[in-house]
Amino acid sequence: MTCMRSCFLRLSYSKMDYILSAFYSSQPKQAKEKLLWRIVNVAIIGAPNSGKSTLINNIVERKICAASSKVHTTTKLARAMCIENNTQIIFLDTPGVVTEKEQMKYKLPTSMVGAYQKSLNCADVIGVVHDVSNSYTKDSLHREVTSMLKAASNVPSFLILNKVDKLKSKRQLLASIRNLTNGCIAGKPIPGTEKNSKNKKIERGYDNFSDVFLVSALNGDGVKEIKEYLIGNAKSATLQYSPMDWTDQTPESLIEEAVRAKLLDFLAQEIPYNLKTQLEYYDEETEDRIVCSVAVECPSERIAKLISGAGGGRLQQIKSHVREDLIDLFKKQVVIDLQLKVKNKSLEDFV
Ligand SMILES: Nc1nc2c(ncn2[C@@H]2O[C@H](COP(=O)(O)OP(=O)(O)OP(=O)(O)O)[C@@H](O)[C@H]2O)c(=O)[nH]1
Repeated sequence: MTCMRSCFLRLSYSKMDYILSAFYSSQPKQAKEKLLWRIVNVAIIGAPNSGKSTLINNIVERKICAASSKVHTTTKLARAMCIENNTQIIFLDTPGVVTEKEQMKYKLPTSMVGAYQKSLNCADVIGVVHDVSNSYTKDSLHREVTSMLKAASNVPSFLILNKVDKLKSKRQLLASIRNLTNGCIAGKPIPGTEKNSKNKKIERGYDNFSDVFLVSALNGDGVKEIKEYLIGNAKSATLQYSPMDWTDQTPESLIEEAVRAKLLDFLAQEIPYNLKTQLEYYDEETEDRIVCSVAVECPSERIAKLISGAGGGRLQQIKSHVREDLIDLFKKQVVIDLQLKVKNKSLEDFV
């Protein structure tokens, strides 16, 4: 593999970016610091599969955060940034919040839990994403999120009710608002969500959200309003990242995560969770030729066949979807080759 760039990935040179970069780099160091930049660090937390990564990608207009139809696609903290006039919005994408019991049951690494807790320490604002179409989200999870918000109560937070495009009834939406906020926003009651005798005792929500947004991260409804809200919460500060940076992840990690997300989308049940993706070749200069391998542990020739599909068809399908995502990510044409490797040793040793 060619050596990886360790610096942050940068925006491609669209006209606007070019002007911004030329302006920024032409400034002497002191003047740069005096530029009136406004910054907001936004931690995005919520249940697994609630749409956190999809939402961030929609706002920054680039598929930086790996998203798939399966839970736990995001396994580590990753930043995605965008610039709007003189404001830099820095999103912190986090793994889905789990209860201690779930963490033990599914043997999830403590680093995953640490990642969303760490994001709160870096946040100027916390966005909580909730999938309104999923009525199975557990009370214990709501309580977990609420206790995290209470512990970080000095940081403003807002609620994002996502997947409204899947909602069948307004009642479901009102029930979500009532449960998650205890019928209050910024300590004030929300009309129409008053408690009834049935749910009087349920106090699992957080009643100090500064705002609630109804959103479809998939088709972009309501996303503009969130961006405006975040711009309104930005503070004058010196830039932490150049205006040209769009993530803190290396190309290696972005590519491997993009492949992993598509394996999760296309392969059944547990199979994709037991695979490891590894970038084999990446042309740093042109960024247009990528070779990535997918390792499957032996003895699982049968699984290797399931991954490839008849005549390698499934792997081809995965490859073409990964390519689309990478084109969106790098904003240029790329050629990708996916190679399936069946290993005789543990995936831990796959180097
Ligand atoms: N219909 C619909 N689907 C959505 C919406 N937002 C996200 N999704 C889908 O929900 C699934 C999960 O989205 P992700 O963005 O990966 O969710 P996540 O919260 O980052 O998931 P984890 O990695 O498990 O934490 C994907 O299949 C998305 O396409 C939405 O607004 N409407």
